[in-house]
Amino acid sequence: MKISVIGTGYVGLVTGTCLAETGNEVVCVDINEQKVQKMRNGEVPIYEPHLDVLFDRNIKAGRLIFSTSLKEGLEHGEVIFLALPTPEDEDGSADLSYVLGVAENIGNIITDYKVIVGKSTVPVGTAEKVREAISKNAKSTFDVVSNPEFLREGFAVDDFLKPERIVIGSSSQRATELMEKLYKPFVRSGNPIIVMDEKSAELTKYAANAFLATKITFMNEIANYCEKVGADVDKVRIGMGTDSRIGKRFLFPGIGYGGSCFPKDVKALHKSGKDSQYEFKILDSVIKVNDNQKIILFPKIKNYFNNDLQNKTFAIWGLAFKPETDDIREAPSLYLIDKLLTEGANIKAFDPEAMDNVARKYQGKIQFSKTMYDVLENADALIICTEWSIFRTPDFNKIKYSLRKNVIFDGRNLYDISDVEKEDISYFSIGRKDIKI
Ligand SMILES: NC(=O)C1=CN([C@@H]2O[C@H](COP(=O)(O)OP(=O)(O)OC[C@H]3O[C@@H](n4cnc5c(N)ncnc54)[C@H](O)[C@@H]3O)[C@@H](O)[C@H]2O)C=CC1
Ligand SMILES: O=C(O)[C@H]1O[C@H](OP(=O)(O)OP(=O)(O)OC[C@H]2O[C@@H](n3ccc(=O)[nH]c3=O)[C@H](O)[C@@H]2O)[C@H](O)[C@@H](O)[C@@H]1O
Repeated sequence: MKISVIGTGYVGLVTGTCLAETGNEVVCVDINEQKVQKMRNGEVPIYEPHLDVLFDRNIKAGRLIFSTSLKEGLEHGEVIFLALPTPEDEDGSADLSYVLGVAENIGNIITDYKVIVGKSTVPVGTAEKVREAISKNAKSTFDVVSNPEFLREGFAVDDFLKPERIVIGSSSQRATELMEKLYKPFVRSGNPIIVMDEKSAELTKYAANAFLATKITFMNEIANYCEKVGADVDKVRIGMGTDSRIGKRFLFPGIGYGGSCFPKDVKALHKSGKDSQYEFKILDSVIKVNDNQKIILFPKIKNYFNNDLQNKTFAIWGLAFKPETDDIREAPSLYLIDKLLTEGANIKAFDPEAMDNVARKYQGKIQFSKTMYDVLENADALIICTEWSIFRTPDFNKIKYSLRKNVIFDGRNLYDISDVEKEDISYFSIGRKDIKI
């Protein structure tokens, strides 16, 4: 099939590449000329495990090409995916200007039947708005489908190739059949393609993200309470998670959820509710609890240093909002760094993939190191913000000999309390007892 993808970010590039992998001819369009040039030179512009192999293979096979021209994309594809940003607007709602802006141009360009597929995360009613925007200028027939994406950064290729489900919101049989044909290779294991109306599909996406954010936030509250009463959240988590109705996943407490999606999507659903005179009280709390959780280590750090952080130096392991990505959008690490900088502290940081992005944001205010141990030199304490695998079994002797104070603040509960107790080191984590030497 001939496919075009408009917007070649995390979702668009993975969608385009994986659809090329199953034999489709794909044109990926992006407005960012530098990005398109990079991709034409064979460079993957984001860090996403396993994407490079598929990217390379499909470019060489001539099934994956890149363009800055919307016209070229629209002329090529029978199915046109819109994988455009829907960032948070000032009032918390989803900014639809990218999606509707492109939709308005589609009508002017298309001359034969197209299926326009919304992959972006959008509020209920957006498919209808896209349809209206295209109709203003359309000279040919088209259908609009809502096909929300559930991939996770860091596992994007795997999630796309083996999705647990595919949701298709469509009121057109012709469009639905085309989408089912396109996705058939991805559901050979028996996972379902779920067809529904557009509005329900749009809401399914927000409901899934908001539910997961709520699950994490609930555990963060349980963790905070564990600290008050001397319980251990790791034990509570395992005790709860073995109940299959609860499940083991997404119960890990920490310094809050971040990323390009949960924070904005929870706020957007909350705001959509308000616009329809419905108050999502749970989401209101989730937003507030998570805002506080992002800086939950700060009072522990301040307390340890007797309220004086002036000229103290903190080494940070992990900057990305989660492991296996270079994405720092809404990363909890940044909120903690800002608090520490405001108190006059110095920051040194190490992250396997996200240092360039953070360096661009802080413009010289933070020092970076090439290795996880170099960053500890002349630092007073170590703070862990992201659970990259390489941090999981560190050489505690190296940590102790490098730091000025033998202390770790762990925002991701990377180590077993019983293991750290064998080391001569102070250790503060989330929802578990403090180790003070
Ligand atoms: N990042 C993720 O893991 C997931 C994101 N989503 C949703 O997918 C949508 C896209 O997200 P990301 O891929 O993360 O965004 P992104 O910001 O990584 O990529 C968006 C791309 O669109 C391009 N673009 C902007 N305006 C354009 C235009 N007029 N024409 C062509 N290209 C244009 C940008 O240059 C950028 O490369 C959002 O609605 C997001 O909520 C959904 C599931 C997962
Ligand atoms: O709409 C989206 O963009 C995507 O948002 C999330 O994916 P992603 O943001 O890539 O990352 P997650 O693995 O879900 O983690 C999100 C945040 O929650 C935090 N988290 C996750 C799990 C957990 O147990 N505890 C916890 O604090 C992570 O550290 C991270 O900051 C969803 O998992 C995807 O299904 C969805 O498609």
